[in-house]
Amino acid sequence: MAAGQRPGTDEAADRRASGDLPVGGDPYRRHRRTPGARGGGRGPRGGGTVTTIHVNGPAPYDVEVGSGALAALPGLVGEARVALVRPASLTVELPIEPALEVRLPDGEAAKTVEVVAAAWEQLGAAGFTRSDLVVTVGGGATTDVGGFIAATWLRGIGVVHVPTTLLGMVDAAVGGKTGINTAAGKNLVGSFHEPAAVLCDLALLATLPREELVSGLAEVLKCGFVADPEILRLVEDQPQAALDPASPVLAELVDRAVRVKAEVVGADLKEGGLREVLNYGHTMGHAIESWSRFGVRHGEAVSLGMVYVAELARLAGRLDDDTAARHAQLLSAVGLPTRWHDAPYEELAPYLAVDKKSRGGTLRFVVLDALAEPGRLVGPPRELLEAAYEVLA
Ligand SMILES: NC(=O)c1ccc[n+]([C@@H]2O[C@H](COP(=O)([O-])OP(=O)(O)OC[C@H]3O[C@@H](n4cnc5c(N)ncnc54)[C@H](O)[C@@H]3O)[C@@H](O)[C@H]2O)c1
Ligand SMILES: O=C(O)C(=O)C[C@@H](O)[C@H](O)[C@H](O)COP(=O)(O)O
Ligand SMILES: [Zn+2]
Repeated sequence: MAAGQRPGTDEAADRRASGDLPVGGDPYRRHRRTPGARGGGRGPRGGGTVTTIHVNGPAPYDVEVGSGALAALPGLVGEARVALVRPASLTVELPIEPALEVRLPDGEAAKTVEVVAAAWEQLGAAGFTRSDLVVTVGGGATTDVGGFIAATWLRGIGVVHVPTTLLGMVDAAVGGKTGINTAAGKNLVGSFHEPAAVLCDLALLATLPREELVSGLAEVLKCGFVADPEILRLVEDQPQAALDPASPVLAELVDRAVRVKAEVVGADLKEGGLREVLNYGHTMGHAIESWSRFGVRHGEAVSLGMVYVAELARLAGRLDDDTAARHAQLLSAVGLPTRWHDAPYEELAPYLAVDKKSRGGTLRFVVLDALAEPGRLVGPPRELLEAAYEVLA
């Protein structure tokens, strides 16, 4: 527990969140705005309309959202040498020539220490220095591991993320969380390393398989539940448009979800308190994902985790019946899972225990007291945890 924090209060954590975040060095500031590369606000770039969303914090940066956002990449790279980190199976035409390519196994298999160690050897052999740059191109697994490679090489070089999945655009590429998995669970090793920029080019979603789009919508809906109920209304009104990569509805959902994330991480990069709200549904979600050895996609697991935690909050007398029920209604409307009974509760318990929000042996859940009113449920009794699990049966 951090010095000065009173146990069981969120007040103390929120105070730390707003105040004393460490301001680190910034060896990659030169990769920020290159004159002429990016304008602010909204405007046509590279053939589409691109919106700039600014992220505050120790090392502020911009997220460019829209078709054509990729056109900003050469201006961001400038004269730097680039290590392109991407899944071997994913080819994206880029407007730059990388000096080096770090090719990853597909999906979650990339988030291992062996993959990171191999990348370090490549960077060493190529003589990468602090004026060089990592560019990640891929989904959340790629931005997580590529971000971690950048964070650890020479204790931190610059990274630009080009997310190519919906989930990467609305969540993983923004906010500086990087990481890899261990046998004990998800993302147990990592760092906070803010990118120099994030380019969310919606045109890249055209080739994304539908199940991956669906998975990404879980994190979009998460933002709706914890902060922006308009997201929920948009999906309720037009669930099919939400699943169409070319639709303005999906573009608005991406924009809204990135704004939620930007606002939260801009106020609390290192998860002193406020940032925990972005972990809504993740305590049980990560447990299911890890238990399944990643057979359940991240967004699918978060969907199940949100249904679970809504029921937990309902049973704890914190959330009303209708808002709890709205979770499964919305998630299933876009094809996300709301039922899962592959494992008994006791097999998930060890994974719940390594959740990073836990303090000592005490589990802490992000719950809703109402829509867009997240709170914490600290140390619920085992009987309640098991009773809530019935909702997934
Ligand atoms: N750092 C964070 O804040 C954060 C936030 C949310 C999730 N995550 C992490 O993100 C990961 C999940 O990310 P994900 O859902 O993007 O999965 P992913 O990175 O595994 O990508 C899913 C699949 O889509 C393929 N793909 C990617 N882009 C494509 C495209 N444009 N066209 C066709 N195929 C494409 C990938 O090769 C992969 O097979 C998890 O590891 C999760 O823990 C991190
Ligand atoms: O950005 C955050 O903070 C989040 O919690 C976003 C989550 O969607 C994401 O899955 C994150 O990687 C989970 O973080 P972790 O600290 O629980 O590993
Ligand atoms: Zn997540």
